[in-house]
Amino acid sequence: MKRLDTAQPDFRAAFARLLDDREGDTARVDAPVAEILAAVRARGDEALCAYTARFDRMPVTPDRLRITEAEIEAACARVPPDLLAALDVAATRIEAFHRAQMPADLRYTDADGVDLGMRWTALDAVGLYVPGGTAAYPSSVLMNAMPARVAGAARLAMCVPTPDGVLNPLVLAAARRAGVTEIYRVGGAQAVAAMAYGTATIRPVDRVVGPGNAYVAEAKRQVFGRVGIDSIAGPSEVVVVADSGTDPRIVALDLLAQAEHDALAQSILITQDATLADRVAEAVEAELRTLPRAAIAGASWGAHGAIITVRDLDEAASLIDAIAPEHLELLLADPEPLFARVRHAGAIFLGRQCAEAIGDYVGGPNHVLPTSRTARFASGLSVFDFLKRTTFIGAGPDALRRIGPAAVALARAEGLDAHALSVSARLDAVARESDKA
Ligand SMILES: NC(=O)c1ccc[n+]([C@@H]2O[C@H](COP(=O)([O-])OP(=O)(O)OC[C@H]3O[C@@H](n4cnc5c(N)ncnc54)[C@H](O)[C@@H]3O)[C@@H](O)[C@H]2O)c1
Ligand SMILES: N[C@H](CO)Cc1c[nH]c[nH+]1
Ligand SMILES: [Zn+2]
Repeated sequence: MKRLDTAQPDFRAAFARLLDDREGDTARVDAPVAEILAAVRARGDEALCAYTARFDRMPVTPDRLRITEAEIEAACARVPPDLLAALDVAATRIEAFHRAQMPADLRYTDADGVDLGMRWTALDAVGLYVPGGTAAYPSSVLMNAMPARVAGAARLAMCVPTPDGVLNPLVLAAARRAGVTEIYRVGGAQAVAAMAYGTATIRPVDRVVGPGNAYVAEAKRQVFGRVGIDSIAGPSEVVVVADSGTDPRIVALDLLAQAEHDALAQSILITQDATLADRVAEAVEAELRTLPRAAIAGASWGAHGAIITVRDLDEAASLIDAIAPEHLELLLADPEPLFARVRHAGAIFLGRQCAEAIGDYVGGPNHVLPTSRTARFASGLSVFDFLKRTTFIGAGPDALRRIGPAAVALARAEGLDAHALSVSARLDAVARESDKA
């Protein structure tokens, strides 16, 4: 963990190193991924089965790629009722928030008499990638599937690898709660290829979403254009801003909650209180002595964690905007003044009681959020990822007379004569009609 203070002479350089310290860790997998995509495109199910046997150590025939209704039912029956109830709380709240996001269509007639508008329609088919093994988060199944459902996507296909044939039953329970029943036991770049190009068993989709390892992320990059994709998820991040009234252990636990995701995760505390900074550093070490995932959390905190002491909230706000964190917690007596100033963050958690983990599971907004400073230009997953806009224009004779001549002039200036004629011929016809009348 690094200790920084905005008053130190080399602060800017130290802060820049902190922002960069996770770059360059991604393995180059573009060539093997291109080979897998080409093989699935050419050989379909046969290649899917071969890669599944090789990478997930699970021999499978094409007729067994899809997880059956009976298997889904059997898995759900193994989930304890209290967990099913918790899943239901989460799903209900996620659905309600995403329903509130749904945009309205637009239609009006402007001063020139032109009928104008914009209509939202859902994607036909969406592919949801769920990472396999112990990395699978049932909560992420809900976060990816619920907005697609709420947006009105007609078909939702899910791919999840089952290494050695094993799958967390709660993943299937989450899928069923989100209304996803088309589920395939296939993972990695081959799953992304199947969803993008289609095979005899898996029909192609229009957009592939969901997190995954470097192979999955690279496959999404390579199929982009053929299908849409969501953003490429990087390792998790949190910035916690705390004041002297905040319990140091609570701050430490929130920093570790992010650190335990991944050794590349980054947890940063910003505070004006140097004493709180010391106590939080001690509390993190104390918690690491008992935390089950201490190996991951300790590695993340040791290599990428930081505590930054600032003079005032102005400094805090400008550092936060420079970091553009995935998550921002304002553990302050009054979070509103800083909340009003910050512009770049994936999701903001207001007040000392609101743990980021509330947002991971049951808050309602999506936990699939922009990482690696992309919150400067990107947003978390939402219904907008599963909707597209179509604009429309209607112009009768009066409207054409008013705006048509400008179109003719611009078309001629661009040397596009058919464009110009397609409008001027209509203008001539309108003129003839009005002469007749
Ligand atoms: N941001 C989030 O919300 C979130 C949630 C869960 C997991 N994750 C991330 O997802 C990732 C999960 O990784 P994972 O590997 O456990 O599961 P995964 O499902 O992403 O990848 C497993 C697949 O990788 C492929 N693969 C493995 N080795 C390969 C090789 N040598 N060549 C070609 N393909 C190979 C296999 O096809 C295998 O099925 C982690 O990086 C984790 O941090 C992110
Ligand atoms: N914090 C993670 C990235 O936003 C999401 C998650 C899933 N489960 C627990 N946490
Ligand atoms: Zn989390």
